[in-house]
Amino acid sequence: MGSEALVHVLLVSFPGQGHVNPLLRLGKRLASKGLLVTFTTPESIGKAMRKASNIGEELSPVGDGFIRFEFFEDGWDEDEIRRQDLDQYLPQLEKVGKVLIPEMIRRNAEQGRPISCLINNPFIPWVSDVADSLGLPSAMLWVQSCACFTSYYYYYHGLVPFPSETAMEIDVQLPCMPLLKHDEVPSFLYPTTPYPFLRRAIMGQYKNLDKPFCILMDTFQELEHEIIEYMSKISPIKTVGPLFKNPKAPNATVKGDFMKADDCVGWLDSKPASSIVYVSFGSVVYLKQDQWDEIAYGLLNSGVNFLWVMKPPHKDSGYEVLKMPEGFLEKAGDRGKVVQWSPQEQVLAHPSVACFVTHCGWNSTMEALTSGMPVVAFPQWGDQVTDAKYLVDVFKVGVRMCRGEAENKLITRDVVEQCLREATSGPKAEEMKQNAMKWSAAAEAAVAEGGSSDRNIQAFVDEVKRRSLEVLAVSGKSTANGVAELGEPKVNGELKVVS
Ligand SMILES: O=c1cc(-c2ccc(O)cc2)oc2cc(O[C@@H]3O[C@H](CO)[C@@H](O)[C@H](O)[C@H]3O)cc(O)c12
Ligand SMILES: O=c1ccn([C@@H]2O[C@H](COP(=O)(O)OP(=O)(O)O)[C@@H](O)[C@H]2O)c(=O)[nH]1
Repeated sequence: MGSEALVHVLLVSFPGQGHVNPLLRLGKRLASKGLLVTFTTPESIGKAMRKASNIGEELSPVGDGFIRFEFFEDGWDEDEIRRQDLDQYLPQLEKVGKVLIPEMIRRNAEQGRPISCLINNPFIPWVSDVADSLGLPSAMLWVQSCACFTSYYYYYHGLVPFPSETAMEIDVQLPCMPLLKHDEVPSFLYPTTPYPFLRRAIMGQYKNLDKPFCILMDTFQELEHEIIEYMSKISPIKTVGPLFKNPKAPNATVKGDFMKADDCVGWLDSKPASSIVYVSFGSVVYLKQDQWDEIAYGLLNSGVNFLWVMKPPHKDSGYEVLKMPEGFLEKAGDRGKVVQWSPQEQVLAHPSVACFVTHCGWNSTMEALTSGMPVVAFPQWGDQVTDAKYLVDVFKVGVRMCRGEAENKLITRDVVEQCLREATSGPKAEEMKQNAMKWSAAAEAAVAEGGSSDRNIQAFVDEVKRRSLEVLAVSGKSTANGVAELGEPKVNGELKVVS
């Protein structure tokens, strides 16, 4: 079947690794079910993605469908430092995106690939306005847990009290969720958050929450059972995770890494089973030098093997360039390996790896659970503090090493060592491993044919196909090759038919 006959969806991503990964994974899942998927994000990131990953100009076949890339200019010079300041960058993206995404949609229609649906992730809620204005259906991929989705929902609608300037330390009870201590609530909601722009970005999405006809989530029914059931009655959510698993196209090589992963699999192969601690804080968390040093000594003193990701900060980010403590690498010798970026999915699936010291970003959380990997939770901010709570107290696959950046507490090498020992040997480690294996099996079952996430994806694909006929019908006029043209922007909620 040629790609021109397929229903075509456009995925628009915020340019962060933790957002591109799940949206691109969704794209691959949709493609594998027979859709044509175009993935877009700003060219500044497109450039990094092309360099680091095997992204070409052509269509890549994935299962029964295809995926392709188009990037858009954000209107700023290549070395513009304001990109590091989301208070400035998010409005800029909205300004240019509202012009360039409709142009991209028109161009695709002219080239015989009319788009039937737009899908975005949070931080760029204006994508649903673009879809609305063109009379196109839209969906949103929520890239955090359902528990966090619920927390933001209750905050946005003022349904329960949250920590505030006058009552900083109140705990928050939400339905179908464990009591969240004041510092287990997503930290962008604290009155003192250093990242108020991220709260604004997320609230912008909630303001627009009535626009998408479906909210897809990278979680699965069995993992957050009660809260998913509860929120499903309030909001059109559909769980489709873990998105990084795609049993229908397990060998699809399309990846969205911004940096080439260092080769470390050979080194992992050379180590005994369950002997390595994998340490990574994701793509946007940076620790301070004194904390880095404590972790380094904790690793040395615990006697474990370790693979540690030390990602260099962006030159304009203002973060200090970290150094390993004097003599650390020599002392570690072949017991340890330090890389700039790892192939994390492969690392977590490797039998030599025993546990994962993680900042508890939601992608890392899902990857760890699905890989049956116990964790040592080292959350810093945002949803990470809530994810850490769940990993430790609800999913029971982790030990807690800290409570978050807001605590402003140096975690000493002794605590690091103790947590590593607890997570790698003894009865607690065994129990966590067993629980993790249970989640792994549940995750695999959810995405396998007929599983909860697979059924939801299939229902979504069917709905997009059904709506695509409506889009084609209302937008009227067929073109020479039998595909319909897009409607003009809606006027007073009515679609103007192109004549
Ligand atoms: O590209 C990003 C840039 C920034 C950022 C930019 C400038 C700042 O002064 C502070 C943060 O925050 C981000 C936060 C993100 O949150 C991350 O987003 C994931 C999905 O929402 C969560 O699961 C993780 O826990 C969380 O760290 C993701 C980003 O790409 C970014
Ligand atoms: O060395 C690394 C570190 C991270 N990741 C990937 O980057 C994403 C990070 O997303 P997460 O939500 O965990 O954290 P964020 O970077 O958004 O804080 C995950 O898919 C990881 O698998 C990776 O491939 N190699």
